[in-house]
Amino acid sequence: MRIAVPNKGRLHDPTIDVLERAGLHVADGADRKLYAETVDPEVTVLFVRAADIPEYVADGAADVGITGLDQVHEAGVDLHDLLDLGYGSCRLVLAAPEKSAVESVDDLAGGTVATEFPNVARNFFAERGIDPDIVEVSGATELTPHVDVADAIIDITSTGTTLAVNNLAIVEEVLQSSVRLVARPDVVDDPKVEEVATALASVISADDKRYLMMNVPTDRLDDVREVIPGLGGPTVMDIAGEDWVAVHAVVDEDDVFATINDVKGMGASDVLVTEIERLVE
Ligand SMILES: Nc1ncnc2c1ncn2[C@@H]1O[C@H](COP(=O)(O)OP(=O)(O)OP(=O)(O)O)[C@@H](O)[C@H]1O
Ligand SMILES: O=P(O)(O)OC[C@H]1O[C@H](OP(=O)(O)OP(=O)(O)O)[C@H](O)[C@@H]1O
Ligand SMILES: [Mg+2]
Repeated sequence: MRIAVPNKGRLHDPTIDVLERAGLHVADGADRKLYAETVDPEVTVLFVRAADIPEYVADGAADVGITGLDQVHEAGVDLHDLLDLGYGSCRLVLAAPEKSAVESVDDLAGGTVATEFPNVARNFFAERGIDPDIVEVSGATELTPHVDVADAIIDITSTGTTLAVNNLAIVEEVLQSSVRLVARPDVVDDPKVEEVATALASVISADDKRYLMMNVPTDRLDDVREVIPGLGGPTVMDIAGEDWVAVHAVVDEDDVFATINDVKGMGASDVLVTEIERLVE
C-alpha cells in the first residue's frame, strides 16, 4: 500500500511525526527522496506536493494520502475522508481591501478575484449565482488587490496576521480545512488501509488524554470512582497486605487538574500523570 504525504512545506514535519507515533517508522525520509519504505514491508510512503496528493490518490499512484481538505476540494476528486488529523487547520476566506466597495459576495459580480484555489472559487461563486473573473496565482495572493490585479482574493488564513498586515478584511468564509487521511473509494475496505487508519486514529485519540495512576484508601474507592469515569471505568488493583488500592484511569487532559484536586481531597496519594502514546479504542 502507498501513502502519499507532503514532501515539504508546513505539513511535511507534522505528517512524518504522526506516522512515527502511529508506529509506521519511515525509513530514511531524507530530503529530496521521492519515496521511502516503512517498518511495515507492505507500506511505502511517496513524497508529493501537498496540492498534488489528491490527484495521486485518485489516479491510483497512491492508495491513501495525507493533505489539507482545501487541496482535496480544489482537486475536485472523489475521495473518502477517513480521518481528521487535527493539524494544518486554517480557513479559506474571501477577503477584500478594508477600504473598498466590496462588502459582500454580490459586490463581486463583474469583478475579479485572485486565488491559488480557482476551482474552489468558481464553485463558491456559482453557488451564489455570480460569475466574477478568476485570476489564478501561485503565491503572494494578498498583494493582488493592492496592485489592481483583483478586487478581492480567496486565500488561506489561520492567525489572520497576513490579512491584517495587508489591510484585507474577510468578506465571507469559503471553507474550513485541516489535514485529513483520504482514500480512494475502492480501497476504503482494504484491511491494510483500515490498519493504517486505526493506527493514526489511535495517535489522535491519545493526544488529548492522560493516564492517571494513584493509590487510594480502599474505603474511599467508591468516592474516587465517582470522579474518574475513565474508559469504561478505572482499573483497580489490590496492593498486597494494605488497606490501599492502586487505581489507573484514562482521563481527558482538560479534566486532569480538577480530577487530581478531587482525589487528593479523598485521601489519594502518589498520583502520577503520564502522556499516552496511542489509544486504540
Ligand atoms: N497559515 C496556515 N495555517 C495552517 N495551515 C495552513 C496554512 N497555510 C497553509 N496551510 C495548509 O497547508 C497546506 C499546504 O500549505 P503549505 O504552505 O505548506 O504548502 P505549499 O504552500 O504548497 O508549500 P510551499 O509554499 O512551501 O511550496 C494548505 O493546503 C493548507 O491546508
Ligand atoms: O493567517 P496567517 O497565520 O497569517 O496565515 C496565512 C498565510 O499562510 C499561508 O502562507 P505561507 O506561510 O504558507 O506562505 P506561502 O504563500 O509561501 O505558501 C497562506 O497562504 C497565507 O498567506
Ligand atoms: Mg504555503
